[in-house]
This record gives sequence, structure tokens and C-alpha cells, in this order.
Amino acid sequence: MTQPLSLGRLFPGAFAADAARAVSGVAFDSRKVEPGQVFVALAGVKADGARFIADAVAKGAVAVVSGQPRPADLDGSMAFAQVDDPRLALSLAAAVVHPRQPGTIVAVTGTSGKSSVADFTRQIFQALGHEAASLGTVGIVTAKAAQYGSLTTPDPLSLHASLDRLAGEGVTHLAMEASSHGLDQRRLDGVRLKAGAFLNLGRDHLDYHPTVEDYLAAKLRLWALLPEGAPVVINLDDPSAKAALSAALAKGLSAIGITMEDSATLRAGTRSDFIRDTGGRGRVLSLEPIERAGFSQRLTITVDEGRIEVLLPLAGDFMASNALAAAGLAIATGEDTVAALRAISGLTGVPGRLERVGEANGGLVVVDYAHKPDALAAVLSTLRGSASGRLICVFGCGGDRDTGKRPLMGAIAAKGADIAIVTDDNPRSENPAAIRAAVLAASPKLTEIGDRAEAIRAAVRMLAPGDVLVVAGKGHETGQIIGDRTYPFSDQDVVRTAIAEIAG
Ligand SMILES: CC(=O)N[C@H]1[C@@H](OP(=O)(O)OP(=O)(O)OC[C@H]2O[C@@H](n3ccc(=O)[nH]c3=O)[C@H](O)[C@@H]2O)O[C@H](CO)[C@@H](O)[C@@H]1O[C@H](C)C(=O)N[C@@H](C)C(=O)N[C@H](CCC(=O)O)C(=O)O
Repeated sequence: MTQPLSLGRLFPGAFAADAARAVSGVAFDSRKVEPGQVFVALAGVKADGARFIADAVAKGAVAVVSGQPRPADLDGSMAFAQVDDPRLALSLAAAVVHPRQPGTIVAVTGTSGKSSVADFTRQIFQALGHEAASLGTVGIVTAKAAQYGSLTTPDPLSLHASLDRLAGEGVTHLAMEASSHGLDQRRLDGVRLKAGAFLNLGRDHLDYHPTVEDYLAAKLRLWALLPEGAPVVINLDDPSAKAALSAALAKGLSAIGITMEDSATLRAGTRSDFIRDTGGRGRVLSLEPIERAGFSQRLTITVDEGRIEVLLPLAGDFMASNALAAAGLAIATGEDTVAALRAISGLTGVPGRLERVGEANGGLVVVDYAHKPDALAAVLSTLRGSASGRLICVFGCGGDRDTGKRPLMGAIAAKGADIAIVTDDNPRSENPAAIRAAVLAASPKLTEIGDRAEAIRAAVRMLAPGDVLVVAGKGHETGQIIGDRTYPFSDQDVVRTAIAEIAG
């Protein structure tokens, strides 16, 4: 029988005299409080949760946890605790409310590639015979179902409810994404992780993180969530790899490095530095593409056990590196190295990640989630290798987000594509034309079609044999956010309709 929830069990040491008091659960949003719950007041990005204590009490909260002193007007019968870090307290309490977790959980962080790596790791775990799931930007995916979510790393209550449900459904292996917001806001504390991975650091989220250094530090908080000696997978080809490795070693973690042979050769020393820095204990998985044909590539992976050849049915260095990181995570949890690497041959794509949606006039249309400078550059360089004709790109920049990336993305698209059309991508509360103007200022080569559906239709109509069109930015998403409303919008659906119009 499950033990009843009490303040003492949920918040050990915080409630002294009231520790034995029974409660029905935890809430951090006053609007969602149910009678008998504890309200945790979080100092938020937009609002201060302490302002909503009275609302929470009115909805039936019986206790309050806050980072601030007890409000003078709080009813004397109400249990109250002041804690140093309410977000940490919330996450640890969520893990008590929803106690079950899959036995093997791995988490991946990085600016780009998290969704692919989480999903590839799920696929590799499944290929190795485990009940596996992935959790992240594309939602929760198991062998039986996909359930779409909204955040990359959900709030702690939703996260732990999902972990509990998955464990109850028999899922033993989970690969999840760890966003910098999630790590900074301690949403992952209380998740019992076995291994972690660091992929890369690019320009993103500088509306939230004050500096790039702060952004990197948030990502590297992942290491603090791992038990002593746990293995971490580090992409040695990223310029931040050294920082990621030193932080891991300083925490007593062990390391598996992944690298693409080409870049290792270019950046001579990558492998030897890693071996030296890890005192000879770090393992390296190094990968060399040996043949590329259309959207698949034959790869050789060199490991201590020898050389293994796999056929990855996905295009580009980026996907190859992501597949290797996923195999690295499986190996980090104790899976057989050769079996984990061989499973790369069976990987299928991830929705909205270099997703081939259809063909028109002998040209190919691909939808990709790339909405950051580095990701757009990587996608364009990958697709350049798959296009015997022109490379066409439809893209935009979001409103109410890092404005600095607008000219950067404009310049990348102008350089990387033969035709680049700037359109709208979640303008939110900003004037869409002003966002487009900031992107267009990067190059006179860029053209503008504000309406996203019209931009996609126009690009599909341009296709000629050998061309590749990439519609970048939304990937798996199903809405366009204008003002504070989300209007249904799917790049894939618009592409399919445009193709059907041409065919009809
Ligand atoms: C900007 C941000 O990260 N916000 C997250 C944060 O909310 P917050 O604490 O800042 O919220 P707030 O609006 O300032 O309110 C403060 C507190 O008052 C409470 N409140 C507010 C109003 C009210 O009437 N009553 C009340 O109690 C709120 O519930 C909150 O606890 O903490 C919440 C609990 O964990 C998160 O759900 C919430 O994510 C929001 C929904 C969000 O959109 N986050 C995005 C930016 C995000 O996290 N994205 C990352 C990265 C994605 C990527 O890599 O691209 C992700 O992991 O998805």
C-alpha cells in the first residue's frame, strides 16, 4: 500500500511542527490548486508566485512553501515553510508524489540535436530488446504510441507524472531531453539518471540566459544530476567539448567521447587530448562516413573492439553524429558496444527532423525544425550534398525571442541556399513585418513572402528536377503563434496540399 502524503515526506525538514500533516498533493500554479494540496510559490520569469498565495489558499491549499518569509496576512492555521530553493523543493516533492520511474533514464543536452538523439536512443534501446520511450520536444514516444507535449523538459509535476505512468506501463528505458531552461529551473532534479550527453553549444535562448557562459553553465548542470562515476557522452567536435569534459571530470564522472573522423583530422589532437585529459580512461567512438548515396550513408565506426560498419538511412554529418551519440548513451548504460552500434543501421527518422515530406516536379521537399543559426547552417550544408539542382529554403524567426539571431539566420540562408524566402514563424506579440525586415537586412539575395502557407506554396511551385526545398523552423509543430493565439498550422500539411495542387 502506498504511504499517505504528508508535509514531512514531501518537504523533509521544512515543516518542523506540521511535518505529520496529511496533504493530497502539490501545485505551483494557484489556478490549478485542488483542495488539500500544498502550494509552492515560485519566483518566476514573468511573475512572483508569492503574489498568488492568497489565490491558492482560496482554492483550498492547506500549506504553502515559499522562498520568502511568511506573509503577514496568511491565516494562522495554515502550515508555512520558507525554503532556500522552492524550485528544487518542488521537483523533489514531485518525485515523491509520483514515485515510479523507469529504471534506466538517460538525458541529453545541447543546443541542437537533442530530439534526434533522444529518439535514436529510444530506438536503439528497443532494438536491444527493451521497453523504451523518449521524452522531449516532440512529446513522449513509446513503441506503441506518440503523445505530443509542449515543453522540451516539462515542469516537474508533469514530468514526474509521465515518468510514473511510463514505469507503470512497463517502460524500463527512457531517453529524455534536458533543456537549459529545464536544467536552470531544476525541473530534472529528482529524476534518477544513469547517464548524460552533451552535444553542442550554439547561439540560442539569449533572451533567457544573460550570457553564453550562463547558457553553457545551465547545460552543464546536467552533470550535477548524475551519480558519482556515471558515464557521460561528449561530442568532441564541438568547441565547448573541453569545458563539458572538465566539468564532468571535476564531478568525478567518466567519459565517452564521440567524434567524426573528418573533423578529428581537421582539429588534430581532439582524440589524444581527450585520452590525456581523462587519464587514459576515456573511451572514444569515432565515425567516418565512407559512402553517401542520396539520403543514406555507410559509416565506419572505430572503437576499442575494432571497426564496425553500419548503414544509416539518414542524411548528413549531423545525423551521423547524433546517431553515434545515441549509441554512446546506450553503451554508457552498459549495453554491449557492438550491438548498440549495429542498431544504428535500423534507425528511422524523427518527425520534423530532416523529414522527407514529398516530391514535386522531380524536386524533393524536406521539413526541418531548424530555427537557430547553427541548426539552419547544418541543415543547409547537409542538404546541399543531397541536391543535384538548386537548394531552396523557406524560413523565419520567432517573435519575443532572441533578436540577435535574425540577421545571423538571414546571412546563413543567403549563403547556404540558392533561393531563400523569409516568412513568418511564430511572430507572437511582435510585428511580423519588423521581424522579417531584421532578417532581410542581412542580404539583398533574400526574398520575402510573409504568409507562411503562401511562401511554402510558392517554393513548391519553383521546384525542378534535382532541387531540394527545405521548409525550416517548425518541424513537428502544429501551430503558428500570432499575438497570444496559436492557429493550427502544419508545414507538412501545407507542403502536401501544394504538391497535390501541382499534381492535380
Ligand atoms: C520562461 C519559463 O521558462 N517559464 C517556466 C517557469 O515559469 P515561471 O515560473 O517563469 O512562470 P511565471 O509566469 O513567471 O509565474 C511565476 C509563478 O507564478 C505562478 N502563477 C502565475 C499566475 C497565477 O495566476 N498564479 C500562479 O500561481 C506560476 O505558475 C509560476 O509558478 O516555470 C514553469 C514551471 O517549471 C514552467 O512551466 C514555465 O515554462 C513556460 C510554460 C515556458 O514556455 N517555458 C519555455 C520558454 C521553456 O521552458 N522552454 C524550454 C526550452 C525549449 C528549447 O530548447 O527551445 C523547454 O524545456 O521547453
